[in-house]
Amino acid sequence: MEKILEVKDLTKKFKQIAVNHISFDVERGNVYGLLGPNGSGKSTTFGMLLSTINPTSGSWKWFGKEGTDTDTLKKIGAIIEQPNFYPYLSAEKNLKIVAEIKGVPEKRIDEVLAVVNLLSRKKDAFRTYSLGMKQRLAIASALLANPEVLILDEPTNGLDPEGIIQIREIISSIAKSGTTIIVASHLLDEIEKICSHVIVLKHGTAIYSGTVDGMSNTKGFFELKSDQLADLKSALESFGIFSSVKEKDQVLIAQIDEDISASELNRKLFEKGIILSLLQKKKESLESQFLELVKQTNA
Ligand SMILES: Nc1ncnc2c1ncn2[C@@H]1O[C@H](COP(=O)(O)OP(=O)(O)OP(=O)(O)O)[C@@H](O)[C@H]1O
Repeated sequence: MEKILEVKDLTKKFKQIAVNHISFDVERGNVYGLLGPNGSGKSTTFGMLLSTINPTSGSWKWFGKEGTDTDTLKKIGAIIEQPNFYPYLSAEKNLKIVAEIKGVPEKRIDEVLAVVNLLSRKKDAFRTYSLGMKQRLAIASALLANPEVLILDEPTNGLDPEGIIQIREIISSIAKSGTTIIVASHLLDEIEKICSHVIVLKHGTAIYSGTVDGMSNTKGFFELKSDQLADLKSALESFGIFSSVKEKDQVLIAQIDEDISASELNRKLFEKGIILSLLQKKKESLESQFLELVKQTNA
């Protein structure tokens, strides 16, 4: 897979360290999350990669080229701060101004408004827009020049649940069209729902970088229930594919050591004469994996 961004040992020191020797790669076509609590260095990282903040040390390459020059910036669509649209102008007129500045043909305006579901409201003044619509217009504006990468800093901040879902769906549809996306968020749930990869920042240090699925070594667990609970427990233990089998409130929790599908496990238990009333394969939420990681790093 083609690397479109390679970050090496990137560091920013204000009075104290804001970003501490972080390294990560971004491959084309994936959705990356920069996850960390407030003040963990997400915006500072974006600032350096977009050339608005001078790094203290470290380096990066966009599209194989050192640093961030104006040609590179043309390939990046970014929403770092609330963009300034003219309140009394319509969405369409606001985008016309941006299109002119960026040298983008006007026909592109309707295309990007369609992506963010604002086509039917394009004649309405920006000031009449809800916060979610304003944010969607900002995404449309960032998409105008057909960027190869879209960078979004906390895109759902302050939105209501419906607005959050709309932004998530839009991010997914943009990603499906092949645009690489890097999104910063302090919300674990957000990252889990939209990202394939994650870089977890804690006090400016990347404590994890990799796939969302790979964040934890655990292969997940099964929850199982049966009227024959004791038989079920001994059968599960006899298979030798679970690292532990524990009972909690009449439900058995079997931690998976060797991967097996739910249907295969059901078949194996049925062959032993055990009928299940519950069978569910689960993975710990990203939240518990995240907390586990933070705990390990503190240790
Ligand atoms: N211009 C600046 N001068 C001094 N310190 C700064 C400056 N910008 C950021 N910092 C500090 O750097 C650290 C990282 O801030 P940053 O804004 O990058 O974090 P963040 O993860 O984006 O958090 P948030 O979501 O709250 O913006 C914080 O301690 C912040 O106070």
